[in-house]
Amino acid sequence: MAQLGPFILAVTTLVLAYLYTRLRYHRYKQLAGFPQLRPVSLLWGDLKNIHEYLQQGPPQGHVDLAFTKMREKLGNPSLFTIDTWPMQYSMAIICDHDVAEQVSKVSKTFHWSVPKSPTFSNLLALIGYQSILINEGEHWKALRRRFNPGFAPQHLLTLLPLIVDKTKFFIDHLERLAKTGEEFSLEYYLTGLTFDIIGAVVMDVDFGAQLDEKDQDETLTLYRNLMKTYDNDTNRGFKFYNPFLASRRSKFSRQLQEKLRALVWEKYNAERHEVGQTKKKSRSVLSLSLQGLDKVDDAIVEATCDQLKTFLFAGHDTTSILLQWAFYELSRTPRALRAIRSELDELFGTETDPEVVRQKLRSNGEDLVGKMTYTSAVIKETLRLHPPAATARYSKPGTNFIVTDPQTGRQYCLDGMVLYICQYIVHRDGKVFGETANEFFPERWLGDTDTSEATNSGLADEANEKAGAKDQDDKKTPASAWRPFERGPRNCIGQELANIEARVILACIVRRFDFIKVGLGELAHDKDGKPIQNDLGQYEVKEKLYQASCPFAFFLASDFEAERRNARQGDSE
Ligand code: HEM
Repeated sequence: MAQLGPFILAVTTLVLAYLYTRLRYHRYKQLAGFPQLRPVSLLWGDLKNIHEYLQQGPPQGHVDLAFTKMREKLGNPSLFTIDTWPMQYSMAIICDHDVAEQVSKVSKTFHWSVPKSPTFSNLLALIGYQSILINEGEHWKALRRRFNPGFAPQHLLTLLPLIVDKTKFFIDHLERLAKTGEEFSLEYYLTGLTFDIIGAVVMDVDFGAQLDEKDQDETLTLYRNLMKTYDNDTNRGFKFYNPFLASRRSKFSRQLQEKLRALVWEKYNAERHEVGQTKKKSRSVLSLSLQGLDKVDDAIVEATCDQLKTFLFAGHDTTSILLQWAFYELSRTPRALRAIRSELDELFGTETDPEVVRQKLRSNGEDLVGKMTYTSAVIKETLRLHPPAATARYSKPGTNFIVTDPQTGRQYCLDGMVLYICQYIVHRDGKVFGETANEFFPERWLGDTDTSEATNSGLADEANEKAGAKDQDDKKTPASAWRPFERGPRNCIGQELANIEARVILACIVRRFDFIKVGLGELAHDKDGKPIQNDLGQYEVKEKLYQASCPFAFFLASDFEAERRNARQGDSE
């Protein structure tokens, strides 16, 4: 026994020496060629640096704001690294649209662009292992093919009456609030509206999300309960395992799954009885999941539930955030408000009664929506300044995934790092957007309001290349510099729906109501009580409104690929 002491000591010394050498190598050799803040602490890596930049504020600001400052400190490189290993994967923060494009496009190594990052694992309770958002390869491709018809532009136009009808509830709420003059949370009402739309599009269900809570659909209540367990998860620090939260999350996740399971079976049985009938088939995500299947079993039902949860998750908050920012930016940019109102007057007539607008959209929506050029520019500019989502990718060690920095011509191997395309920085690049890069200036998009899926998937570029067309007309912003829906094959499947929703809602609302922001971001007034306008025609604010921390951006990672594989095996058994 006494001889064991020196042995244990020797082993411990060896292990510590190994860890020390590995850490030193990682900290000071592996990432040595990358732009990175210095000094990097041997023990903490960049954790202290991140903490310091987050502390600089603003309070609860999105981590993108800290990344912007870090990049400035580094002289605005195309990308830089953050070393949080071994707490989390090291990260490459991608700040240039050209490098972002190299990550999101198809390559010889990655047929469907660089795979998604394992950091999505924290969302599993919300979206499930089989989710289209995190799956890869042929499995993902088959899902995308299945759901594409539900998001084809011609089909989406048939949803116009539905969107218009759901907007009626929102208008009624605003009418009531305008009468009483009370302060309210725009987020609350807009999210109700986007939930109502997504419920119908995803599973032909009326959530009643804009009714009193007691009258809302139970699926929605369960989903909201589950979402609430993420409320305190921010991207601003590391979270420690909280068994109470985990147990609550898993309880709500189970309850929701049970509810969705029943709904899927119900739909399946209903559609079986409709076989042979000439009734027009629904193109909801739920219907598309079941179409063409001879037999449905438990595994298929589970997989379908995961897609339903994913579409609910991806399709409500994003559009709501877009609209909140659009109303805010319009409220402080009188020039833009006048221009959008005048376009709507021309298209809908000067009668601003939302009922008239709704009727016109119901009867002639396709034509009208296509002509809303300035409105589209407002949407495009809002998404440029305030992108509500993002992507994180991961190339496994040993893959040899290399990008070229367009500024310096240097090549970087990005294996083993989480690649975060920081849209916030890419979209505010002065080299692309000039002196007004940080300003709300919809006019920059006039003549270039295209936000179509073909352009964002990169298919339009390919077609141009094949036709020998010149890549970009000199005056046009490069397509890859605007990427709120991300680009390449994994771009957002719901982008055309979001665009149509936003256009309809803006058309019904902007001429009828004036929004006044209270609290952070409210207008500054001169001594006569008038708002102060700056040189760019925007009202000055007392304190700048900023993007707050987003609960879904970064999380401690776990490798969920094995679990995903298991789930799929179960699927095929
Ligand atoms: C303004 C609104 C929206 C924005 C800014 C947005 C943004 C994005 C982004 C950036 C991605 C790529 C995520 C990644 O690479 O990890 C994405 C993917 C996705 N989005 Fe959206 N989205 C919006 C609305 C919607 C809507 C309305 C739906 C559903 C109806 C939706 C469904 C999806 C799905 C299912 C994916 C995964 C696609 C795939 O991997 O094939 N999104 N979205």
